[in-house]
Amino acid sequence: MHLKLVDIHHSFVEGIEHAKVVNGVNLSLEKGEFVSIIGPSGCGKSTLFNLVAGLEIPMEGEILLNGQSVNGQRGHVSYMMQKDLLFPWKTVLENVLLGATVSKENVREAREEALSLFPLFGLEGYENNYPTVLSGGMKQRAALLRTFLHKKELLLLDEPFGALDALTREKMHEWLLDIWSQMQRSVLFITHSIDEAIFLSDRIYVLTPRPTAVLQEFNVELARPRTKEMTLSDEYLELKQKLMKALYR
Ligand SMILES: Nc1ncnc2c1ncn2[C@@H]1O[C@H](COP(=O)(O)OP(=O)(O)OP(=O)(O)O)[C@@H](O)[C@H]1O
Repeated sequence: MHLKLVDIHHSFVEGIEHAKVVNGVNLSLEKGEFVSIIGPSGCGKSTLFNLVAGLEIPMEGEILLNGQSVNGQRGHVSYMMQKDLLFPWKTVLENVLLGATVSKENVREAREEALSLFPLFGLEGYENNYPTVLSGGMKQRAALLRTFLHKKELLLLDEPFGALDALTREKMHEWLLDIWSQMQRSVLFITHSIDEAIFLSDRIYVLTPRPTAVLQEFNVELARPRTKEMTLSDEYLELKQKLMKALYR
């Protein structure tokens, strides 16, 4: 799996005007990489994900997956949108199976696989409960399980932990990295948190305000597995400072 965005431009029609949102974005993701995208609020991050997922068609540029243009094509990524809510009238199991059901995969097989993953996602025993009984972290893990069950090698995660408290969020980081290393998927991750981006990623793209483009790209040289102690290292703090400079310049 190799994803490449080549000079992507995109606008939305607002009244009779075209409002430019994406202004020549170039970025890439290699197989197995964890790459974060960080940028000012409203700069166009979710729009970029919608373009990669084929929900929007770029006005200019190419989205290449393994060298093939996938502009406007759907079904090649697992996408967890920012407001990826669970349906309150469906059980947790029914909710996580939604993607599999919609795409008409073998339902029984998907069900068995989902059940086998409940412990790993910390949801064991809640299969037949309704989402109202889940904590915030558990709801996000259920939405993530639904995304993982889509089975695409590339995962797009749009601020999956944005609504969680700091402590739950930190626990989710370690948990997500653990899952990611076990499941061998490539992740493109949107966040507003510099710490989250550094802790999770191999690389980080900092975007400019709207109309957005890549301002700067950073490599995260910290070893894996990542530990909380690393967040106090000189390497970590230096990178954090550089990212802050880029973001708040
Ligand atoms: N379908 C649409 N039609 C018109 N304008 C849109 C549409 N989708 C997004 N926009 C506009 O594009 C801009 C970028 O929105 P987008 O959601 O991509 O930003 P974002 O960086 O993900 O924001 P946030 O950080 O707040 O999540 C915003 O000004 C938004 O109003």
